[in-house]
Amino acid sequence: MGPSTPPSTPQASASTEKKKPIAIIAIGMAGAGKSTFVQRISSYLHSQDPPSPPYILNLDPAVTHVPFEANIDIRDTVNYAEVMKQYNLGPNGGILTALNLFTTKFDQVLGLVEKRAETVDYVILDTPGQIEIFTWSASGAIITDAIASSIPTVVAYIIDTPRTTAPATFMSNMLYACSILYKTKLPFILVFNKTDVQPHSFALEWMEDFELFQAALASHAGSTDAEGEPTYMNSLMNSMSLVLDEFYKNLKAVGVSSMTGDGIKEFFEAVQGSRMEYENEYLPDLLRARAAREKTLNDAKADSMGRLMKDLEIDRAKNPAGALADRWDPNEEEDADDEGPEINIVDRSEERWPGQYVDVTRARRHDEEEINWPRPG
Ligand SMILES: Nc1nc2c(ncn2[C@@H]2O[C@H](COP(=O)(O)OP(=O)(O)OP(=O)(O)O)[C@@H](O)[C@H]2O)c(=O)[nH]1
Repeated sequence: MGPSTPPSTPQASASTEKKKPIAIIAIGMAGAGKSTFVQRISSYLHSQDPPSPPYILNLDPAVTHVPFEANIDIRDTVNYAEVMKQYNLGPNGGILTALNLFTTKFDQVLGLVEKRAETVDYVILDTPGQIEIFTWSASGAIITDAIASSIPTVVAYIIDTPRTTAPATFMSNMLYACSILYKTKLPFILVFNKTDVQPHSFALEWMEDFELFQAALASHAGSTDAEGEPTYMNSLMNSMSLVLDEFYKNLKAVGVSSMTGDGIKEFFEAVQGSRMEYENEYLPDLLRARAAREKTLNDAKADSMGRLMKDLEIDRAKNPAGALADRWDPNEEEDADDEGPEINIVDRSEERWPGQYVDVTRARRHDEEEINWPRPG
């Protein structure tokens, strides 16, 4: 358990042969510090020698201010307030629909990311404040899968350490992390944030020794009933701690302070360690799944084509005159005139104003580019 020894640091990676960049997806409960964390890791990368500016994607359509300079910002493509109005939705429905609409253009985003693959070491994704909008939506899964099948990807699960000191809250947070790990199957780093307020040593102890966690649980108020017997919840959590013990073995944990920058170096060491995990575990699984999917698809296609050809043969045998007029060739390539819609995704770093990165205080929506989003149904 705990961060493993890194194979290379950001500096070292620059000196070796150029590898694909690593994508870091920052996920966490509302207020855990995702945006502050993204800003901190971005400034850390900028301060390296040589500087290694990351490529940043902001996927939160409702955020009013982002403390970092996003290269691609969902707010440039989708007007969240307009989506709420047009679709008659509340705030969370509006965020989800905005993310869904953005996802329909994600092939363009991927194109832009792939264009930068040679020049950046890190691609960072900041996700919406409401965690479930990303982790339990089809769009979140599509975005995660699309990025992860293109470049090595790691999930950084940001935890609000001061708010996780109660054993029950800690366990809920770990169960949530566990569900994301098993859903994405990606290398996973638990980032205990805000260590300037609350050191994360208690969490590491609980993760390394479940008996310590059970002792903390027993001493916590409300763990026994009026007769002094353990409550149902207490027994349940005791059992869960045994289950989670297995889960902890599959991940790395680091403590950081996005405020002071403490622990950020260790975070990047864990990220580099995750590259190997991605290449040795996730990628082979992905390729196997992709090959199996292609085979199933090809088999189904061959089967349908076989049946179609059989039917055609019967038709032609029955009607030789009609067969003469039939010019359809099953082996002919289809016309490739179904190119996608016009480019609407904005890469801010490709805009004409000076400097590689845009000053977010001067960023503006591209209202003049009218996008007609499809309505559901
Ligand atoms: N003390 C301390 N405060 C932090 C740290 N990181 C973030 N914060 C504070 O936590 C609050 C939430 O931080 P954000 O970065 O907005 O959190 P978020 O997860 O992006 O928030 P939403 O997107 O709104 O869910 C802000 O007041 C930050 O200043 C940290 O390391 N230490």
